Amino acid sequence: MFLTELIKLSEAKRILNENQIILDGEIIDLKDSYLRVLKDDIYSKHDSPPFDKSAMDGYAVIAEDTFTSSPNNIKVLKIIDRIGAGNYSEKTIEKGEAIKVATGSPVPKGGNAVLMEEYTISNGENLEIHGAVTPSENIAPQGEDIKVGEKILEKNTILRSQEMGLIASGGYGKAEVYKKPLVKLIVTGNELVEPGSTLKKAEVINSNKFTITGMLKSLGLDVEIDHSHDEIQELKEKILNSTDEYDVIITTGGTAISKGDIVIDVIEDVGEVLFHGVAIRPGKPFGFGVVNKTPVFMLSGYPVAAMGQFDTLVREYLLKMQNITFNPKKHKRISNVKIPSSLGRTDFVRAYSTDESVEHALNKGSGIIKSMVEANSYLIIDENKEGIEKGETVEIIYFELLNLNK
Ligand SMILES: Nc1nc2c(c(=O)[nH]1)N[C@H]1C(S)=C(S)[C@@H](COP(=O)(O)OP(=O)(O)OC[C@H]3O[C@@H](n4cnc5c(N)ncnc54)[C@H](O)[C@@H]3O)O[C@H]1N2
Ligand code: MOO
Repeated sequence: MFLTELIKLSEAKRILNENQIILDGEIIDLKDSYLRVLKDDIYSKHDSPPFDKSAMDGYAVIAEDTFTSSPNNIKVLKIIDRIGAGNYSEKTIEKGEAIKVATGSPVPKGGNAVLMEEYTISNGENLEIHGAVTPSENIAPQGEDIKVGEKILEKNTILRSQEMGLIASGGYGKAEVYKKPLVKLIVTGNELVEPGSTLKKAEVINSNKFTITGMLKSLGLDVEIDHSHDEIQELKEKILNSTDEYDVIITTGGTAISKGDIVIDVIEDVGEVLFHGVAIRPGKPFGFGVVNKTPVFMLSGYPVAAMGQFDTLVREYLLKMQNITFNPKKHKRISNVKIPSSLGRTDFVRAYSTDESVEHALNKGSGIIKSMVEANSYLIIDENKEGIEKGETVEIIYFELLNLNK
């Protein structure tokens, strides 16, 4: 299949969108919910804190009993009970009395403030106080954080650590979230070997396995990795054996046009190729197809092209499977470099950007993985532009903003 007709990036996105699958929900343990996406709104089952809670170690008192007390005017209260966090007192504080409390203890009946321990000296049952508190001081009132019945999270929220804690405080040990796509990565190429082996002539280290795995991990996704030789029958079987079990198949390699580049033809044979070849750089030979209703993303073998294709076309689709609309923030910067580009093609130039400007463009070959380490951003050149002049304002996206757990 020749790569003579390229579709525009917007057209590629439109076709992906038309073939977008959104997964069902599932109920999972809250501890496993990091970076998962809520399927429904969540309403709190409890007030939090569930009772008026002491915010300090000290003594629950009637604030009015402490007024005017100071180091020069020490007053004496009677300690009638002592409790820690997790305990409560049956007693009621009357005028002139105090109950020792810990941070987190329920404030005993009758008390309306907590005097910090530092302002007291206890002497048996007597409590000398040399400080004053106002009513409600050092008390976290019931429901201060969340109220019973309150909507604490909206559906489609991506769960981070703080949301996990909020859901727990609302009384839930489980969460209903979108299923996350199970991804099968099939790296193709006869020349590929694992790192660590002594390289024989014409062998190439399989780095895509690691870059693509890392990109999936940054979205909280797990991946099953396989390798196929450039053998039509082997690849066909691997694809067909994956469509039942996996929600998405990603391949790398074999997207160009030479003899060993079989991936596109194999997908055409066992399913349908919806497009092959997009007017983007890097990553022009990107292909997308469907086999037994399973979407197949065909990335290039070149490591930088594969990463670029993932960034421009795959990530958005995978997130939308969990109903997340993801728009990484673009920043405006002054370009301190002149960069050529061709009309009709959208370029994602590897760039090193500071808070003000783009300092370097790493417009190197798509095999130069080091350029992705040296760059920190993509500078985007629109298809309607022919190059960027020095001093021009451009748009960039920082790599780290492409990760969900940024
Ligand atoms: N005549 C043409 N040749 C090429 C075209 C074209 O339009 N006409 N497009 C070029 C572009 S652009 C790209 S991008 C590449 C895409 O190539 P393939 O997807 O077919 O990739 P391979 O040929 O399998 O490999 C390319 C290169 O990358 C190395 N490789 C492959 N897999 C891995 C891996 N898992 N880890 C690390 N490196 C890998 C491979 O050894 C090759 O060196 O095609 C251009 N050619
Ligand atoms: O798309 Mo290729 O990445 O330009 O080398």
